[in-house]
Amino acid sequence: MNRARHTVSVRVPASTSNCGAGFDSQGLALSLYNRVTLTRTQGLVPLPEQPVDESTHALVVQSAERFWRVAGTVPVGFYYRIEGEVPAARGLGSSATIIAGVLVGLDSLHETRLPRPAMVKIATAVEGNPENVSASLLGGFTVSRTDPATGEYVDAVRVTVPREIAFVVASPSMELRTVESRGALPPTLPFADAVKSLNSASFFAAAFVAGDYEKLRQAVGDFVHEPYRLPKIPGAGAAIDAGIEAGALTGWLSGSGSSVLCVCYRANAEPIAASMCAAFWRESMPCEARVLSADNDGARVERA
Ligand SMILES: Nc1ncnc2c1ncn2[C@@H]1O[C@H](COP(=O)(O)OP(=O)(O)OP(=O)(O)O)[C@@H](O)[C@H]1O
Ligand SMILES: N[C@@H](CCO)C(=O)O
Repeated sequence: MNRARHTVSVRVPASTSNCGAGFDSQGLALSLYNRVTLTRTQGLVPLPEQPVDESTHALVVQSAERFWRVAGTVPVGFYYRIEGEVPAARGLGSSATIIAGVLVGLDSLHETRLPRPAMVKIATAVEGNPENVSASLLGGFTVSRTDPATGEYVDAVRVTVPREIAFVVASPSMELRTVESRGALPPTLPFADAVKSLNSASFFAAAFVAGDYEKLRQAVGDFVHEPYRLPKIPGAGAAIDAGIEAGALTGWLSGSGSSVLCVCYRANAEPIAASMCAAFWRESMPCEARVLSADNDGARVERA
């Protein structure tokens, strides 16, 4: 770090995850970005440039400490700044953007050239699940494999998603932190629900990897997490239904919520966005809709 760079800025895409029934497995990077800027200091620890809450600081510190351990570099002090468009605690992988930004930023400052899969492994250990961090770091649609015994990231299959496919995200004003939303899930699932979800997740991944987007119309049906989470977000289930009614191919609860997302052909996106937001407003839930594309690049150093 002391040789070359002093400040580095990393642009990191948001992500949707689960994509229906692909719980803790499927992720997709979106054209909505946070920027994480690291500036080296003479000190020994990471310090925020602007006020951040304890959990954000803990994410940065954990990411940095794990990076230094894996990369075998000597820890150094740095200031960090987080800015951008990704709303926090809305199921769009905001925490993953921070983790990915710190890892890519330190990699650039230290000139370690750590391979992206190694970064996804570190980021999964910090985030707890792989699919947001793999989408943010690798770009595109990703299906991540974790070790069933340890939960450690093993690998991912990623595909590029064409621009003709749009992702309409409706984000209600309600914040939902992932730790709380995961706490609402049951400890066990009925066997039949697991079977139905497996069928849906497998079909969805196959259709997406094949680029057979028409088949998405029959693909999504989740029995693992949406039945427990959707009812707690007024208007969310209705917003997905409204998007599909307005012409979307399919839709799902984005990550752990509170945003919902519909997939559609770009030409149909605007009326779908309006219908989805109207469903939230009918439940007196303020809502912001965004028409996005897939980000196929993943986190990128902007200035170094
Ligand atoms: N712009 C930001 N600035 C500072 N901290 C942020 C920012 N965005 C997110 N965070 C941190 O990440 C936390 C939100 O992470 P959480 O995992 O609960 O939601 P998410 O990543 O947005 O959603 P999901 O994991 O369902 O996709 C916030 O409570 C905050 O600590
Ligand atoms: N798979 C995660 C995504 C949010 O980090 C969940 O649904 O809890």
